[in-house]
Amino acid sequence: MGDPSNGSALSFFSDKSAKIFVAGHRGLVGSAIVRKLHHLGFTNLVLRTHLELDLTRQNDVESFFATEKPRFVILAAAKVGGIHANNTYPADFISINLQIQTNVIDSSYRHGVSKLLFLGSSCIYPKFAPQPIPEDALLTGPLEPTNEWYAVAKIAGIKMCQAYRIQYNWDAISGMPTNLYGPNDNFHPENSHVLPALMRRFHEAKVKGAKEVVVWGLGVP
Ligand SMILES: NC(=O)C1=CN([C@@H]2O[C@H](COP(=O)(O)OP(=O)(O)OC[C@H]3O[C@@H](n4cnc5c(N)ncnc54)[C@H](OP(=O)(O)O)[C@@H]3O)[C@@H](O)[C@H]2O)C=CC1
Ligand SMILES: C[C@H]1O[C@H](OP(=O)(O)OP(=O)(O)OC[C@H]2O[C@@H](n3cnc4c(=O)[nH]c(N)nc43)[C@H](O)[C@@H]2O)[C@@H](O)[C@@H](O)C1=O
Repeated sequence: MGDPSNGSALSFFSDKSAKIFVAGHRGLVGSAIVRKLHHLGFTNLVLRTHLELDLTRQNDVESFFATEKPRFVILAAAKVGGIHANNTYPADFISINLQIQTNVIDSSYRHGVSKLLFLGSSCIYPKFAPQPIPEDALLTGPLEPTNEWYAVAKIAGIKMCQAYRIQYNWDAISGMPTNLYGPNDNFHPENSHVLPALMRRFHEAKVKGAKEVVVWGLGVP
């Protein structure tokens, strides 16, 4: 079992040769984090593609951590998509994300990772949370129905990090990005998030000289 209590709490920036596993490094967030870490001078990133390491496979994740023993882990691998994808593939969104995060968080603890960053999402908060959303709004009301499956998985990941801190004094933290966009985003016409979807649709309409652009919904959100 990992025993961080005997190691000094190293500052993340104190050793640029520290081994850092960035899970999901080819995605929108993961690739941006890799660019940033390289820019900051980190020299020892451990990266695995989905094909090389399927994070839903517990035994493979255990073997990876036993072999590589990274000091830090940034978990940016997940089954991700916009409102249509969430609404169409609820089983995938809850099951795959629960498997990925449970495997990575638990193996990270067991193999002595000093600190782990888990990425949740803004949809973990209630549909009608106060705006701007305070953190203590979590679990105070019903979720947005179209992505509650993904949201429940993300809430479980946050709670798992909190539970490992309580029981094992292990340093796991969670970040809640809102809508992101940028290089290596998913621009799939149906399954992408709203920002890349509209970027693509407006771009294509401009190129084609289209008379209109379709935006889903009533425009109220
Ligand atoms: N984009 C956004 O607007 C937001 C994103 N987030 C969070 O940020 C994180 C990253 O999201 P984002 O970068 O947009 O997602 P992407 O889909 O761009 O990247 C996800 C990455 O995870 C990998 N992956 C998926 N499943 C597995 C698996 N079973 N094993 C190994 N790797 C896997 C993908 O590889 P491959 O493509 O080869 O399958 C991909 O590289 C997620 O936790 C997401 O919830 C939170 C809020 C908003
Ligand atoms: C971070 C956040 O990321 C996602 O949340 P989302 O981005 O709000 O979801 P979405 O991008 O699909 O929709 C946003 C709004 O936009 C409207 N909309 C219009 N036209 C298009 C369109 O063409 N595509 C999409 N996707 N949405 C459209 C759409 O009808 C909806 O009202 C979730 O995964 C959620 O889990 C989450 O946490």
